[in-house]
Amino acid sequence: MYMEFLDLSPLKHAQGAVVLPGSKSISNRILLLSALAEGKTRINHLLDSDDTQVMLAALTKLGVSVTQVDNSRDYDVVGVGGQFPNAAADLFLGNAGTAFRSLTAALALSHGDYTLSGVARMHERPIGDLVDGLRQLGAQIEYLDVAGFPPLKISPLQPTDHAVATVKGNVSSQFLTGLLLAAPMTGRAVTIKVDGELISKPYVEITLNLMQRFGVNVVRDGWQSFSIAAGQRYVSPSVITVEGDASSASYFLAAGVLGLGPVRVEGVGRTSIQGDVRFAEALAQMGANIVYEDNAITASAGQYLRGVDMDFNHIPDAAMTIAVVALFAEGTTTLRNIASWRVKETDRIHAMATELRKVGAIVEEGADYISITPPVKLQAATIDTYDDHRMAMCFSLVALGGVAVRINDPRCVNKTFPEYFSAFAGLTS
Ligand SMILES: O=C(O)C1=C[C@@H](OP(=O)(O)O)[C@@H](O)[C@H](O)C1
Ligand SMILES: C=C(OP(=O)(O)O)C(=O)O
Repeated sequence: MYMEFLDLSPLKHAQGAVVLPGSKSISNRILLLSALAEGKTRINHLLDSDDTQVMLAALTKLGVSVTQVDNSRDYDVVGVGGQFPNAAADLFLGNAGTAFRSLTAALALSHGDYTLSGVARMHERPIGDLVDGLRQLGAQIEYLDVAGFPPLKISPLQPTDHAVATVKGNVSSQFLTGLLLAAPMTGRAVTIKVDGELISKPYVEITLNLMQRFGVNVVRDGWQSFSIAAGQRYVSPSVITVEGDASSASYFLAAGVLGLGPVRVEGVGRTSIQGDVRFAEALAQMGANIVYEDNAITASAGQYLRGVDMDFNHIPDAAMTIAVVALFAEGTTTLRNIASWRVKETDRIHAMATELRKVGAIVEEGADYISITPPVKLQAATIDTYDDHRMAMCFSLVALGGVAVRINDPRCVNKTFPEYFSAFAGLTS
């Protein structure tokens, strides 16, 4: 098979400013909330990428009116005020976890017949805990292939008297997010309980924050229990702006540190609702210089860069960037509590270990951790990207070590950041 590649020349410097594309997590949540709400919503600065395109296409197929404003990143969504107009549809959702999990929940708590499928990898990503939770509320869901995994067939909800659903939180927070987003569609009081430890908690904060912006209040007991009172409905806030993507910011902030800097990312800062802004704290702990503004962050090299041993459960996506920054730090860096990496776009612990070894690092991997000891001298390498946007974006940073890097299949960045490589080229020399 012919595979396209991108050659990055050895680089030394990164400096400048980037306006970040919209957040994937916020874009797909706001699209669904706007579709379900009463009233029309103008969404500003929506992300344009594979993951949002599959969500837009799915909503359109469900009968929601979505219009792009001129040629801008702004969209008008006419909310359906409850149920989707089209009571039957076959939806293809690529490899977008945020679209697949939230639409599964919303459609399972509605009254139509739907199928949901994705790319081959999506069919290897677990969804059983979400299906189990939804079934407790009366959802009719069948597995079309392997139990516990997509593709799925959904039939009309058969409401039960049971208003409590228990969901496991240790595989993906997107299951709890899906249940929360969809709960108001039942019109009834719903309590969602979390069984065991919840991972990736800040993503649930994004969910709760945006539900609130659309008028639905969730009463919570820590991370154990979430209750939505009967009769709450989503109401459009009229206009809402998507923040810049904090996970995408991580590559430029890292570049600012590895290439002296300063690099300023615009679109996320102190006031962000995304957990991944805390990537900057991890960088600071490694020795970087970080300056926060309300809606921007600037990173530059400090006096040293040293390895850290940290729990990264709260920022699993941006943590991948730390694994590559570790190549430039003194000593060993250990990323802990990242078992969810194994069920994302690829087995990210394995992929990361394999590719870091190609540039000379000594890497140890375990079920839920990775430990990286940098080489004395980085080696030029051809990097495989495993159809994982973050593998491609992360390994572009290796070029700042002054070595040539070939990135195989660079277009996998389209999942969340189609213009990544031109933005990176614009900052680096
Ligand atoms: O809810 C979200 O928007 C996301 C939650 C996280 O997934 P997990 O909860 O599966 O870790 C994250 O990795 C993903 O990119 C986006
Ligand atoms: C895990 C990711 O995506 P998804 O939304 O498909 O889970 C990611 O973007 O790193």
